Amino acid sequence: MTREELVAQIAKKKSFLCVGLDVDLNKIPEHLLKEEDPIFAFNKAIIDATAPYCVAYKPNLAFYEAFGVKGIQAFEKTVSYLKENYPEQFVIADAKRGDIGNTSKMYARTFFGEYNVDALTVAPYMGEDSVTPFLDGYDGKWVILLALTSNKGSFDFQLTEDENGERLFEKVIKKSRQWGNDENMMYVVGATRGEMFKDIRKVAPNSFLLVPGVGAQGGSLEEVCKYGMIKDCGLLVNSSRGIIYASNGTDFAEIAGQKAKELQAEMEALLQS
Ligand SMILES: O=c1ccn([C@@H]2O[C@H](COP(=O)(O)O)[C@@H](O)[C@H]2O)c(=O)[nH]1
Repeated sequence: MTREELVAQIAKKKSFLCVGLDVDLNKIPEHLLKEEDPIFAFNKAIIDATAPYCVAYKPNLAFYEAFGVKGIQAFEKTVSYLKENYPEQFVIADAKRGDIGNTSKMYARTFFGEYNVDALTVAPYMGEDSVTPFLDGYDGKWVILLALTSNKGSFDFQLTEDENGERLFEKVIKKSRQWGNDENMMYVVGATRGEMFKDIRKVAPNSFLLVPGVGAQGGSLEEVCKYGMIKDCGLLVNSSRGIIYASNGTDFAEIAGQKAKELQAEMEALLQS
């Protein structure tokens, strides 16, 4: 999907919501455990209920790989279901991949060639040759590079400064802009430190940002928008647990739809202001 197409969806839906599909069999409603594929049954119901209010879905691979072959099959079925029924949705595989070039090439083939997702999260630690295989030859696909994550461990490396006062996340963004551009590379920036978006926008003024950390992690949507929103929005804000586990009764999908609708309404107001 091109940036233009993504921005058109945001304008049409008046939403920049990304619903995280982090399926935990210990948290899904009990009645679904009787299904042949409980993970897919859960995802299908959540997708059908939330699709009018969001522009993206983000299955995190950890929640699928944890169940071996069955989990991977559920992931594949979920992506295919989205592609067939909601082709306008931007599908992000949150897998945080990246390795030597030869190996990254195979990861790229897996996610873009086999699964056909629109975007993949990638760790920048191994540098240029670990990232460019995800960009070369994959038009319309996106790398979403980890920049400033939402967890407290982001202080350990990402927020450390060099002798000139430059922080590692700033270095990562500046350097990676030599490998990709605003049409094929986004950055992960956590919602948990909203005021940091000011600094992010100094080094990535026009980039799209994938923003996890609203909802269960307590990040402020308002602050993210105040400091991070740009002319064409430039934000995809993710919420996973806050939407998909809002109820674990038989009404789980309906309640997830309501939660997504509430976030969409907040986003609509923020887009207007
Ligand atoms: O900095 C990061 C990077 C990735 N994540 C992922 O996003 C979702 C957040 O889930 P919530 O339930 O809304 O907290 C999850 O898949 C994380 O692994 C992140 O939180 N922070």
